[in-house]
Amino acid sequence: MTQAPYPAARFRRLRRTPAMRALVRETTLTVDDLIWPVFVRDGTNERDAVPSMPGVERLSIDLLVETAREAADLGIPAICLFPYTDPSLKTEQCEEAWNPDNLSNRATRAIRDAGLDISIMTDVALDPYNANGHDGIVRDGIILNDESVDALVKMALAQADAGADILGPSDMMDGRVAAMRAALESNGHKDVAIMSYTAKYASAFYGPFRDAVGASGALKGDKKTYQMDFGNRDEAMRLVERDLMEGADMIMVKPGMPYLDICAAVKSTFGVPTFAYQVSGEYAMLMGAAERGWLDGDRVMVESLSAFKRAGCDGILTYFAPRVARLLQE
Ligand SMILES: NCc1[nH]cc(CCC(=O)O)c1CC(=O)O
Repeated sequence: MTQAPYPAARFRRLRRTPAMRALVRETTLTVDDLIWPVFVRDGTNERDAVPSMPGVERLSIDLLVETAREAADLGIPAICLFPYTDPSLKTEQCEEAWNPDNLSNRATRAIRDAGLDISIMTDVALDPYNANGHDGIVRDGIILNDESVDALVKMALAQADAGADILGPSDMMDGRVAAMRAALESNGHKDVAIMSYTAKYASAFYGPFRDAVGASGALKGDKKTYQMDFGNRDEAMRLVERDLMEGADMIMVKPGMPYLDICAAVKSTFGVPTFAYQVSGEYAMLMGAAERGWLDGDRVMVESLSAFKRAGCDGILTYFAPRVARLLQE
């Protein structure tokens, strides 16, 4: 970089007016960058608030379809479905996960049938269906990798059959992307995309989400034997390479804000479609402070989401999606 000394170089020249700043802005947040995670529940015309996530609701399928329509009208390119499963459907073998008529698959079909111009992403992990609350099958206190992968493949195929455009394996079992990709190829779903939760850290920022999907009570222990240690960065790079070699189309880093270094490294090292998940705890933290008047909610929303673009992300999963989409329209 070539740089004249002061006063030949005065950086403030290009910061003087809004127009001048817009002209030289290096990265921009747009509605095209957004994926909106939504929570689905049973019933008709039902909505309930998630207390630890102000402004977020679990919606029954009929209301979810209307919400998806609003999202499509706002230009949001994708929504990501998370089911709140009735506790009576949770078992140790997680059979409900690959039931073609489970809540998530019914919701996918309903949105598909509404003919909306929006992509549907689904979550591939066993935790909503697991009596133990874990993302994999548990035996004698151990989360079994290969047995879990077999279950995840069945789940992925059921989601693809229902009409999902993007599968998001969030389980962190080894070998799941390859197994899912092979199964999709040989079952008539060669165009279904995989956005792998590649660098998913064992994080305390998932707390409000576990409330939202009703998994907090069920979870026995923690997820540290499959989600990543938050001290690790080289491991994330190795996982990205592995998932790409196994057939992932897109890579995700999660959580988001505390892991921007990982986002930047993934993008600059691999140059592949890179996404971050601004998770429930990040949303709760910003919303909680904004509600108390300690932060300006709109401004921290835009600033925090813009940081992902600056770090090199192609998009962000965020509970702020509809709110920021509306703000960007103004
Ligand atoms: N498969 C579980 C899953 N999928 C998405 C999230 C977290 C999302 C959020 O916190 O917003 C989690 C929680 C977990 O791993 O315990």
